[in-house]
Amino acid sequence: MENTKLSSALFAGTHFDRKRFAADFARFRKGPALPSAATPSAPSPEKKRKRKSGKAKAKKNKKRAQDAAAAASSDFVEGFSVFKGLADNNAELRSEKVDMRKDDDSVAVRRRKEIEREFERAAVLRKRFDIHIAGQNAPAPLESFEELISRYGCDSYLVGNLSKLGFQEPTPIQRQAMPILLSGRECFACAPTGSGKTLAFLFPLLMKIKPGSKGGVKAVILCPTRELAAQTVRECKKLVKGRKYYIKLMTKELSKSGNFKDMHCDILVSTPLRLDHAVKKRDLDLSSVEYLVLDESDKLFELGFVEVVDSVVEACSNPSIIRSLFSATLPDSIETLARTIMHDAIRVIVGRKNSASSLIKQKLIFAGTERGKLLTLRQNFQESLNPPVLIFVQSKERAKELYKELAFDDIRVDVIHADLSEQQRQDAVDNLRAGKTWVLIATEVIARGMDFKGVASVINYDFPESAAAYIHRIGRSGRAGRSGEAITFFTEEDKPFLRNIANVLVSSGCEVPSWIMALPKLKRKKHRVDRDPISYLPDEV
Ligand SMILES: Nc1ncnc2c1ncn2[C@@H]1O[C@H](COP(=O)(O)OP(=O)(O)OP(=O)(O)O)[C@@H](O)[C@H]1O
Repeated sequence: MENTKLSSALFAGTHFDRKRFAADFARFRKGPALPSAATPSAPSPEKKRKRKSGKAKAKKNKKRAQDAAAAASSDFVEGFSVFKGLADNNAELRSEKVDMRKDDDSVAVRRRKEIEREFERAAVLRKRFDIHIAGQNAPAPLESFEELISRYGCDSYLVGNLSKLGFQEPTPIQRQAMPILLSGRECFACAPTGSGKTLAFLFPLLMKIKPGSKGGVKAVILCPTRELAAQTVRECKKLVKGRKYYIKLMTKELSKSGNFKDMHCDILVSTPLRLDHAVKKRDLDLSSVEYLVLDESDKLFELGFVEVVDSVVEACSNPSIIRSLFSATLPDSIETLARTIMHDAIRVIVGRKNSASSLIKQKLIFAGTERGKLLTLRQNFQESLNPPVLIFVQSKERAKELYKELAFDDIRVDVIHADLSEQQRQDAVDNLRAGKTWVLIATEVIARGMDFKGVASVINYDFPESAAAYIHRIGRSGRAGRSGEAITFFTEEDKPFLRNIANVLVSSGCEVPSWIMALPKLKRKKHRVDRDPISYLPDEV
């Protein structure tokens, strides 16, 4: 250092005769020796031949260029710029450098072309799968699940489990969201209902987390309902069959009396309230969490949830945490809010933002009044009842009323709402899945995320309170590539909000009568109507 400063002061602005001062020059030289400037040696024909041979040549010369650059610091290091003139004294050295630069250039050009090709390949894949991204340097989408092994070093047993589960090809959201998370980037992901978002966020976690590692919870997945949390745990366990991951569901008991100090847990799935309770009252430490997923994120950012979610986000205090948000609907306002907690996140949208799955045939039916709705439903079931069917109503009271009515009709019907115990709710879900129940009457508790394979039909008995609620409700059918049907009853009271829902139908290619499209747009996002009772049957029926 001292030498450098000293020499730069000494030689500044001086013409340096490299031959004459060869001995002094050697004293200041730091890197490995170059062929001596005083006695330059011409490159041998053998060396020249080697330099011409393809890739090896480029590599070798690149290395030589680097070595030479280091060695001939006299030419490039500040303070020794005076040596630049010396190159003129050494034509061979100069031509060698030109050669190297050419090679360097061709390496750079090749690299640039490679990058351009990768870029094009990514763009073609995104176009083909209707993937839209926003954000810097998004990694290319996957062409196949095998790329998880070749590009990201995934254990082949995990990919093997995918094929055992019958997953041959990644869905569009999986193609793009998985590489984003695997590259350590945060993401907002918005893709239609039933399009495989669960696997898109679970798989990268499973790849990144060492199973059974000590040192606290490694990943937290927040879901808005217990049913969805339980379903996510089940899906996760299926994916890791054959390996000992600790995957835990935050049950009521665990939240209230868990011994979190001694708990082995790689992945914890919970609703926000239970997790927050465990953090605040049972000292659950979330500071080692590396991945935080907010599933059905727009719901989690709604009033009533957002403060608790905020508190959980704060408890996950690891500075290098990777957060991701997944939903079929992502309103701009929620995205803006969520961005405040994300770092350089990439946004991925599959298809059109906030739209329904195109696999669902949607219909709007005018039923006039509450009595008219019950008549239409009965008529519908008399004509054809193609189970399993889900019927959504707006409150638990109405769910109970409709249950009483349909139980009369010799239909295998069940009901699910927030007044039931955890076990009763789980049984209702399991019975529909097992085919024991044909018709399940539900409130919003199962409107989001629940995966019922083969739900043939969703009936919105009560008009949904928002376009997002509509998209999630009808998304219980038409999942994983299957077709489905959605029927929505409306009455006079629902007419002002009809246009908002009709827009969703139109954007997914369904027909809507022109008079509905001529209705004025409603600015209000929510629609809640006080309705006449469904049933006048006494309680004991
Ligand atoms: N690559 C795949 N190939 C075939 N089926 C898949 C694939 N990935 C997921 N699935 C199946 O698709 C169904 C829907 O997946 P998932 O529940 O993750 O949808 P989602 O996008 O989260 O829907 P929602 O918005 O309603 O929560 C599941 O039954 C799942 O097993």
